[in-house]
Amino acid sequence: MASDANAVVSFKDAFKPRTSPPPEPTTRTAHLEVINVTMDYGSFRAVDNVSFALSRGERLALLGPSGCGKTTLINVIAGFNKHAVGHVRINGTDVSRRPAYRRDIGVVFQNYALFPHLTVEDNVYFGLKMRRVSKAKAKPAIDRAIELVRLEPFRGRYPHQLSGGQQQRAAIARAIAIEPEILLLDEPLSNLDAKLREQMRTDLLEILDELSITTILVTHDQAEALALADRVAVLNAGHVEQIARPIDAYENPKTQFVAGFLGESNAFDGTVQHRPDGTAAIQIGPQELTFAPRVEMPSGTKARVFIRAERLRVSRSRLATDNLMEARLKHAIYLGGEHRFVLESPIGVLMAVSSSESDLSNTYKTGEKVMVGCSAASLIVLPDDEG
Ligand SMILES: Nc1ncnc2c1ncn2[C@@H]1O[C@H](COP(=O)(O)OP(=O)(O)OP(=O)(O)O)[C@@H](O)[C@H]1O
Repeated sequence: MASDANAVVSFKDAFKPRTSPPPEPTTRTAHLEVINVTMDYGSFRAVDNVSFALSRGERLALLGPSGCGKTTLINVIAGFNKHAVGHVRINGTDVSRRPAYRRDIGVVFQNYALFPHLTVEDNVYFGLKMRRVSKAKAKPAIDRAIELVRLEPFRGRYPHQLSGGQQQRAAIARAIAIEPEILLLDEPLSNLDAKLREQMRTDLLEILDELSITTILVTHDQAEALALADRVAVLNAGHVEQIARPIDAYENPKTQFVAGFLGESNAFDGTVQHRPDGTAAIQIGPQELTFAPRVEMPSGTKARVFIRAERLRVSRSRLATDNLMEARLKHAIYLGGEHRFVLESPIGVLMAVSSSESDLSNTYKTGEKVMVGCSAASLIVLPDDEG
């Protein structure tokens, strides 16, 4: 945000709707840079040497299991953790030594942290008031922020008079009213029930598209990350395992952790074998599964294969696919839009999901024999870490 109060009136021009996702940054075009950030709580390392850069308008989701350091990392970026090591740059300027209120970062906290004694309008005005902008001067920015999140009818209400979704929108309006360079959203939808959550996901996407603001979103919900972000950073025990476009992280995970964390997979340990005919297989007990190697692994490499539940095909008759196995149906669970199968196969218990019309119109019986298979290309085989 510009430091001079008059600039606030230009709020209408501060954000432009996004037309397409911005390209990934180069060193020269980076808007936000996080460089070798490490944060310890006593002897516990919560964030371990994290680096990444975002271009202007880019949206990154920090995704990972509970306790992996997501909140700690955005608190460091926001300036709430003074003891962090490393650098945060915005537009090429190192802001690491600046206090939170001088970083031009808007934050939406997990619990929204709205001031209970202030109306929506005054909550939204809060950041500008702190910057000594008079309410009259701030009015256009307040109006625009409230309009963006569609809370005009509720501007005079107090937080306790709002629904969860409305509180969430008020928190977003408060964060963007200061025209921040960067928006940080910590688990923005986690306080909402499942149905509202899905609706708010679409609303949030629209708001973020409208703003076209550089955003980091913390979530442990994959669907949220995949739906809202241009790229995802998968965190594990404080470090970034992979940062990639959602489709690349899902289809081409670089580590066993990412492969197991994203999506719903069946995982088995085995040994890689290269056959004389040039194809590759992974031996799991008595069974060999053919796969298309994505990384170089000599014969004898200990590896783990990930078989995505939705890539398995189940049929009563023979299927034209690789890796065909006979299996016994332990459970067939009909969920309306999809059929879930739990199968006993020669490599172990498999979970398969099908939304194909033929499977949905079929009734399967527990104990019946079926065929299960998956293409060689769909298997993700990644070597075990050495040591
Ligand atoms: N103030 C603190 N003192 C000591 N340890 C802390 C403190 N805050 C967080 N931690 C620890 O640091 C690790 C990372 O916590 P953090 O809240 O960043 O994780 P997270 O990925 O955001 O988790 P969640 O998804 O559950 O919110 C956790 O193991 C947590 O117990």
